[in-house]
Amino acid sequence: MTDIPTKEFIEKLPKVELHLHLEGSLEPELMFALAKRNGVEIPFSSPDEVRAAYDFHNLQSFLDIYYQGANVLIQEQDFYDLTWAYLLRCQADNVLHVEVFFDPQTHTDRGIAFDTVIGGIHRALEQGRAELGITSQLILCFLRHLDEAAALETLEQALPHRDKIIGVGLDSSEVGHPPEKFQRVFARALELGFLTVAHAGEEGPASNIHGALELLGVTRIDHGVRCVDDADLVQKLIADRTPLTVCPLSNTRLKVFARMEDHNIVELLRQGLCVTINSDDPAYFGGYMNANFLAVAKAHPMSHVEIAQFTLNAVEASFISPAEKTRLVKLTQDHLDSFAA
Ligand code: HPA
Ligand SMILES: [Zn+2]
Repeated sequence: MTDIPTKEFIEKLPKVELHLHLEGSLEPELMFALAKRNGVEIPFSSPDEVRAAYDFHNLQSFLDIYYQGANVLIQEQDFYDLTWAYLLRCQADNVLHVEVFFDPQTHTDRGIAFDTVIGGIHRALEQGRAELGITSQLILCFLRHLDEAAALETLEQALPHRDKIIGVGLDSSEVGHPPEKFQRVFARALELGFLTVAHAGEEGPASNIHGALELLGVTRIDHGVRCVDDADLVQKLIADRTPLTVCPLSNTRLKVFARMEDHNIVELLRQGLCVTINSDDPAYFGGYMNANFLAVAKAHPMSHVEIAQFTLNAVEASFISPAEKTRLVKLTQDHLDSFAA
């Protein structure tokens, strides 16, 4: 068990989430409700049966089920409901700011309009800001198993919504789809003023982290845990304070690490990397932000200062204004002080 003071410290710690796929926050109960509402057939007879199917052996075995789950999302209201449910989980875990991914191609390839997808998501994010005080940014991810032309077309579809999207990212199957495949798409996105991030070094090699930094101009690496295979790269990430948005429960569920005890996140923190804790696809991997923090702290006992450093790193890595960063740092410092007293 994580000891009680640590549990309480984590639960009350202000948090910032930088690596969350909205489609990965689709809980089985909502999946069932939406399937019924939209008359979509799903190959399960109950939410428990859905959960029982979540036994993954690698990234692809997860992605196959994850894309299937997204089929129940049809109407603008469905994307709103999905996003709103996630924001309520954020509120419960004291997550104050989020930068979330969505995968438009998963939906537009099924005939759902881009406007429908982003309309529902944006409406919920605005309500989250107004009613829950949770600030947010939206990042459009390209599916790397699809081709460059499809990504360019998706980027064009996003242009009327330029004001709602802070950046673009790259997700889906990493092995066999290196960053260079999307160099021209990312160059165009940078030209248009989008920030860029990319999944790299999750299942794929450390060279994908290099590629994302050099060829895609990314300001953060999503996952990045395989950086340890290249000592020079680790030194560069430390020197540049390049953020890694690490997802501990995702990594153990997808067998990137066999056990949480084998995870390298705390070692990377202690080496001075700007590592952060995130939930990735919490409905599929067994937990939201607090669960991820607790699982790491249980396997790797840390001081309160070390635990709070994950939030300070996330604030540093976030796409928010300096004034907002100062506010979140102060809240984190106040939390540390209240536990030191
Ligand atoms: O962890 C992930 N990796 C790659 N693609 C994804 N799409 C959702 N989650 C992930
Ligand atoms: Zn991810």
